[in-house]
Amino acid sequence: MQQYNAIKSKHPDALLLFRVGDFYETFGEDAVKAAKILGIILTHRNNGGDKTELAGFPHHSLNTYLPKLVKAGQRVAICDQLEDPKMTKSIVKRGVTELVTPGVALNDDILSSKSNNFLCALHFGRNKLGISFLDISTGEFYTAEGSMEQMDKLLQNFSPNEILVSKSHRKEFTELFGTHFHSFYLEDWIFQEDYALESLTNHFKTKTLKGFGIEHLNHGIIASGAIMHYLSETQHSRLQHINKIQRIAEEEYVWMDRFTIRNLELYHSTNLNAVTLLNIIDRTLSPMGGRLLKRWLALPLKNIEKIQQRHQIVSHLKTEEGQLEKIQHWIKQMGDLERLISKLATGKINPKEVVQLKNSLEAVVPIKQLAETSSNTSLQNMGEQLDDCETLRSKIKEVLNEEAPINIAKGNTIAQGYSEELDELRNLAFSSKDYLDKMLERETEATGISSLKIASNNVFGYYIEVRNTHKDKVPEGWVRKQTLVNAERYITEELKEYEAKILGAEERIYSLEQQLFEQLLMWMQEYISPVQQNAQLIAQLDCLCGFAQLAKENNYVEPEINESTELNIKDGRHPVIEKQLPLGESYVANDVLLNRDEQQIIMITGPNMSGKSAILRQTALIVLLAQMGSFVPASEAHIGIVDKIFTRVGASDNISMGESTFMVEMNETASILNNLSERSLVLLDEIGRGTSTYDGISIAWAISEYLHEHPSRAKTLFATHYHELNEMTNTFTRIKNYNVSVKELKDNVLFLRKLVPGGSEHSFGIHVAKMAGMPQQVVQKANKILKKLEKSHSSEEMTDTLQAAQNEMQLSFFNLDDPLLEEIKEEILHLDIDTLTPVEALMKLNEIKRLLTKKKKASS
Ligand SMILES: Nc1ncnc2c1ncn2[C@@H]1O[C@H](COP(=O)(O)OP(=O)(O)OP(=O)(O)O)[C@@H](O)[C@H]1O
Repeated sequence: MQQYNAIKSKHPDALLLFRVGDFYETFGEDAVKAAKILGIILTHRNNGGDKTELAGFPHHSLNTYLPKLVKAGQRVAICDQLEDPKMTKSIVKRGVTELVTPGVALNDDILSSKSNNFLCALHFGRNKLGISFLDISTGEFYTAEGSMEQMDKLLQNFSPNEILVSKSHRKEFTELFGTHFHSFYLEDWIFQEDYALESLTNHFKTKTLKGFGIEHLNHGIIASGAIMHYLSETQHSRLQHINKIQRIAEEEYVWMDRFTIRNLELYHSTNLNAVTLLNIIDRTLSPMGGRLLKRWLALPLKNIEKIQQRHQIVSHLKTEEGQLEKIQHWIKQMGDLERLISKLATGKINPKEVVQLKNSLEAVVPIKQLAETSSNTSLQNMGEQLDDCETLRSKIKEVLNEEAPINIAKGNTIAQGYSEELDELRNLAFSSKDYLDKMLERETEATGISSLKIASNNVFGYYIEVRNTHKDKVPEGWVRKQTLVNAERYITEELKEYEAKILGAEERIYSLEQQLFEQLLMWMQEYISPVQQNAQLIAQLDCLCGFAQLAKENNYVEPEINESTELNIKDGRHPVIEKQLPLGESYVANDVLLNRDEQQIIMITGPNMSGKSAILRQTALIVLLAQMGSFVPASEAHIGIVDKIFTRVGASDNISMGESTFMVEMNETASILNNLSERSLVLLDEIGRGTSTYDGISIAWAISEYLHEHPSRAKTLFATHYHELNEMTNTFTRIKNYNVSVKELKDNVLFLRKLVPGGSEHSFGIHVAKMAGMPQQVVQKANKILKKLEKSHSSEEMTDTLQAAQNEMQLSFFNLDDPLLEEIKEEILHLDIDTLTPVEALMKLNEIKRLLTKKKKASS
């Protein structure tokens, strides 16, 4: 226990797996945690009078249990026996051989193939933050620095599995970024520029960081240094695959803040079962392609030339179907080239994986040839950059057996014919049966014992077995080793010599195989860079093939990207909703035209559920898809390059969310207004809804006016219930009214989903009440009140009361039996609207309002 305590004290923050014989044991609090997470039995043992908790599992189950612990957010220190227990009489030497944490993992069972596993470090500077991301399983290393908002967006994009922060910024970190990340707090001194610079230059073996273009990012460097420190702390020293660090050049990518990323449901959704854009567009076939696609989606391009290059390749592959099919066929054969090469660098690759690496590289050969001979120059370029790694492949082929095992101890790793010594030893081991058969034949003849048997066991080694009936015929020179009930076992001089030779051969085979395998791995280190480059190119090609496939399957067209500031989409569709419509329903495509001169702001009105949000989002998604290099769901799209996309959605109702939500909504909107640019696309969905009608309208009005008057003239789509906003167009020339058309049937509404010019006259809130199951008469009556009120629009109080009544009606869907609600219903039903003067209507409404307040009080 002393040894355990000493080791545990060095890793107080980690769950310590302590190897004892064939088990990994955990003690004390670690045991309680492990038992809970792993569902293993928690026992107790007496430790000098104290009771200690204990939980363990067999050592060979490490690969099953370790991922569970890490996925549950634990940092796990693996403490192994550093010497053979048989060879020592005192306590076996033990030490931590690896510290596995959520952000530093190489184990396939922990990693998910289509996602990166990023470790992040965040440095809080005086007026800026520095950030760094590293995926040790792929070798990708990035850094950036900037404002809290920028860091927040990067965290959202990279979604790291673990974040390192200095201890003194613990509080600040959780206040700014929440508590949902796995975070680990390091000593403050680690976040120092000199130390960071030294760690990085030592690692990259360079004098400065100029070559990486990050030398001016002091805060980013500090964060990256903290990552290097953490790697050494977690016992990761073989890191040759991390051979560059890249600046995240944010100015090259479309800016989307976290609300936008979340709201557009690009790759996460608050609803676990919801389909995201990524789900729809991911047609990649390799793990590295899948990971790159996520990156492309998070960072759409702003450089027209680069975007067009992607479009050209997609277009080429879409028409040259044969070529697409062949390239995809070969990509499918490929393993995770990027992670295999990282395993090589970190010394964690097994023989079977080296063969896999070779096979993956073999698939590169036909892809290279197909790309080089294609008629598309960008594709030809990619082909030329692919390295067929011929020497590497033939070396692996020469050294390794095609069927090499995962575990080298199983034997047969090295190919026949590679080492003469190994072949001889193998001959010796394999010919043993033959040799023993001959010996048996000779001895049977010499002794005249017909039932002799030669065999071996772990305890006594080789022996000759003689049944008791022939005991008297045993020659003198034989030495008895073991007595059984019916037989005796002997050893002879010849057998002893043979045994020494055979056992020696087996041991030698094992060590020779290991030695040759290690030599091969050493030799292969040189190829880390070219293989990494191949992996990146294949990932890109995989994404582009995926886009071509997607365009073919879903009828997407090539967008035209230009320098203008106009957005002109014809027959645009929402890529996700169109795939989810009930059978028989088809998506209604819509045109959207936005520019800075005539139609800068589109005010979209229409009843709930008519499709306003869908139009807003599909416009943003089409722009995003286009700028990440994909074709788009439309019949035509001309896109003046967009540099920022902002989305804000109003809080759904202030009763359930509280006033503070409304403030949040306003703050969020304010941050848009402060960051506008000429190429921004702004989507505002029901902004202002989270307050009373009067305030809501005023705020929505003020925001629209601001956007209209702002010199950026940012293109804006504004979806709203407030038909009052339709009046804005009379004063503000670039605001245009549209509505999502509906057809009013006798007692119902038919959604046509077509965006047509013009405002809409009703707010239709009552239709929703009806859809929510309100009795027919109540709805009719409410309609009448509404009309009356619309005529005497003067009183804001009336509008408010009505709004509250509508809200209440919607709520009533959940609780129709409520007696107070019954009373309100009665009140509405007994109004004789046609005979009331506006003043009487107001009084009646006040009565309703009083009842509503009573109800609100009762329910709170
Ligand atoms: N163009 C369309 N074609 C077919 N179905 C559509 C279309 N647009 C929307 N829908 C369907 O209508 C539903 C409601 O659309 P959406 O959420 O955009 O309405 P909304 O007007 O924004 O409603 P609310 O005001 O309540 O937010 C969608 O989930 C989708 O199923």
